[in-house]
Amino acid sequence: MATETMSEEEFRQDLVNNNLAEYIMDEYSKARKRLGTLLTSDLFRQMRLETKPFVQLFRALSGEIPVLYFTYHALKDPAAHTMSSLAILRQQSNTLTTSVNTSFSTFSFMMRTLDDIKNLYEVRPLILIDGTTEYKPQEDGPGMDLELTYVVICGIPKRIPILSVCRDVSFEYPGMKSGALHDINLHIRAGQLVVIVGENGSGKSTLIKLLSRMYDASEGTVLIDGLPIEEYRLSDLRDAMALLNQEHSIYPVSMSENIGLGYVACVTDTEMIRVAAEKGGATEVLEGLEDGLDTVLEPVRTARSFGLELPRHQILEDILDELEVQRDVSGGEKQRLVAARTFMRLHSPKIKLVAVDEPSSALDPRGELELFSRLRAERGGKTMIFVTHRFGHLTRHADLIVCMKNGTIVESGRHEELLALDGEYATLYNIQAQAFAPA
Ligand SMILES: Nc1ncnc2c1ncn2[C@@H]1O[C@H](COP(=O)(O)OP(=O)(O)OP(=O)(O)O)[C@@H](O)[C@H]1O
Repeated sequence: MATETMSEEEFRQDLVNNNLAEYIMDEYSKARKRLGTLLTSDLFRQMRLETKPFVQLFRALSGEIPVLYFTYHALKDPAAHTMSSLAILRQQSNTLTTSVNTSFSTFSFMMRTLDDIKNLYEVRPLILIDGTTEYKPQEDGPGMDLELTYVVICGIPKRIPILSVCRDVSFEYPGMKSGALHDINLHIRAGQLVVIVGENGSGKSTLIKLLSRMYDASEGTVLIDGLPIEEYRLSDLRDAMALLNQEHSIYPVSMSENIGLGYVACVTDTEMIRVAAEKGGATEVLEGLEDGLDTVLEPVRTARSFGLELPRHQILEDILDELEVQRDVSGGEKQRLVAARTFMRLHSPKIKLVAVDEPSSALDPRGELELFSRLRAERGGKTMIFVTHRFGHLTRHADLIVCMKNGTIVESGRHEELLALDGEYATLYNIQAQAFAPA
């Protein structure tokens, strides 16, 4: 049930980021096999199944109604009814049963189709078409080179953008009146440490989503190591990226798996998981949990009670409470656990891009400083992109700072260069710096 739950919308982003779909499907089918024919749907759904026989009964009887009617009259007046008329009636009844059954299934099929069409229209602009080119950079080679640009390819095989005209990239979310990004032209070189700053809603997260191919640009594209991002196999790209964002999903499985799933190939390597927990600043959180790495923080509830209201039922209620205890940790502690999952992911030699989108909103100042320092320490040759509202720890180390406003890049360069410009970056920086200036 935990793996089934993990296929739900709330975990989508994490499953995509960590390329977990195949693993979850495998685990689910193994568990399903172990369960055999045991029903796993919840009690109330099983009870609802019991109400269906009325419909089935009606469908089964509908063809018999004419025969019953005939029998009633034949009994009253046998001379007026022949065997052949009964045979014809029987045949017609069968036809009627088939028609009733067909119209029931046609109706439910039609409803399902309408639902599918509705879903299709809702998500259509967000559908990603998988590419066919393998993305397999050298494991000890440089990080990912990313360029947001508009490529026009003239009469040359699409894979090789030899003749390219650079214009700008834009993106709009479905149903949004104005675009989230416009006039974007940006080159992030392999191995650079890039920091994206800007006020709320300026498009920072959307930019990361385009760079990591969560969405495709409405106009233009992202070139990865020189090739349009759409050309590459999505699973290869996901394997080469470690993404950490603001949402922190804790999966309904043990803490050990929660961290281990950052790098599926080593999901049972407890030593590696402990190291990742340490780097994510989660060791103390785990020590505070009764069952440590085996703790399931938010288990899927499978035990249920019904009608246990009397005082003498209390003992059963107590047992029920102990079966699946929901434990809570603070927002900051959750962020540390999720950060540990990212450090686990960084054990994979395939990672070429690390994109971190404001993961420290609930962290205390020391937690934030440690998180950023440890992430930087993992840099190697990897390309690293951070989105942040806090300037202190990161911007001074950045090779490139990208400052955004109203969906576009207004300034880019290094810290000192941008301060000298005395524009948007300097304004945002000074607001924070002033708080510490002498009165
Ligand atoms: N899923 C979505 N559907 C529709 N509009 C969206 C969606 N996500 C973001 N937007 C809109 O796109 C614009 C850019 O949002 P984005 O999240 O990229 O900004 P941001 O700079 O990361 O903001 P913040 O600092 O608050 O995290 C905003 O106007 C936002 O309301």
